[in-house]
Amino acid sequence: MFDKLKKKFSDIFSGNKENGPKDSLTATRDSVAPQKEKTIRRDELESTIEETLLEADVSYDATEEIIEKLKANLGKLKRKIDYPAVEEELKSVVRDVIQHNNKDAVNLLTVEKKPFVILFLGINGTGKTTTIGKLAYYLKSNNKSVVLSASDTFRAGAIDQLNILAGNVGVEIIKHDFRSDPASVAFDAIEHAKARKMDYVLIDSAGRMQTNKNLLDEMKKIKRVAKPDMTILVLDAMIGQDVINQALTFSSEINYDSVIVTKLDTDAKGGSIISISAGIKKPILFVGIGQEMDDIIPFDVEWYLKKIFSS
Ligand SMILES: Nc1nc2c(ncn2[C@@H]2O[C@H](COP(=O)(O)OP(=O)(O)OP(=O)(O)O)[C@@H](O)[C@H]2O)c(=O)[nH]1
Repeated sequence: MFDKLKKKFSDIFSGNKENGPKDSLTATRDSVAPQKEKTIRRDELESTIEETLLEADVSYDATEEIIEKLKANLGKLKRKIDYPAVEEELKSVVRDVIQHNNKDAVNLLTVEKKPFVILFLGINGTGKTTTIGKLAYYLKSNNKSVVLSASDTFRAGAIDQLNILAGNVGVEIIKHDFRSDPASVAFDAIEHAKARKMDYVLIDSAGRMQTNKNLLDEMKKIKRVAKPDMTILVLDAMIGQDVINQALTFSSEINYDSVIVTKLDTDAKGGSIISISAGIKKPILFVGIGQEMDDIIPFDVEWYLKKIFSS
């Protein structure tokens, strides 16, 4: 996960001549024998960082934002500008760019409202249904009671898929027939949870293109009826730049509070988190890191920074 970006940053900031910036940049911390420290060429280093971010699939806009902030921060820096200083500033800028509202992200395990209702949105194949199963597993492992609402009544097989996941995880599920009204399934699931004083209702929804008007109207109806306490958009780390367009089109139609990014385990380049955070400016609540039910972790900015920077 993120190996290429980590390797590249490590090369740059250790002054690795082959992969890092050119010769004039001698790493101060790399010197074995005491040698006269050369002044680093800031412009050259900034271009190398810019190139590295773009190669790691960080979006153009996010890269620009990072480079502009980095230049401004380095310009204000009182201490000597050497590799460790640049690395520290870059890390701080990336932290700033990805922790958009993360401090406001709800800690799911400590919410007081019962049942806490969560609606999941996302287009086909992003991993939405699997993510609902994983989250149910996460909540159940933390001694919470969960009921799933099989409100993807649009795709043949979706109800069965969720039913199997519910069975595997050991949580309840409310389901109606294929093509029935998704909002009424959600309503029943919430009533079921209320009657039994259950902790969470997780509502699946049809994986739809963000451009399909009828399906979006149906989604709005689920939202009106279920009045979810939280709406989560599930995004696939691997679909590159289009993920931002998807997220922005969704937000122009239906408001959502936060996102879950799936398939991070397949992001060898490392830039998806930065692009998504910078592009949509909503908290990332969890990340999916594999296909097993326990392959989900609450997103932690410092965890990500540790994964891409070596120090
Ligand atoms: N490697 C990896 N695969 C994942 C992850 N999350 C989901 N997947 C896989 O992605 C594929 C699609 O997942 P689904 O849950 O069926 O996707 P969906 O968005 O619900 O799609 P529809 O049911 O068609 O709406 C499955 O093969 C999952 O196993 C993840 O974090 N890592």
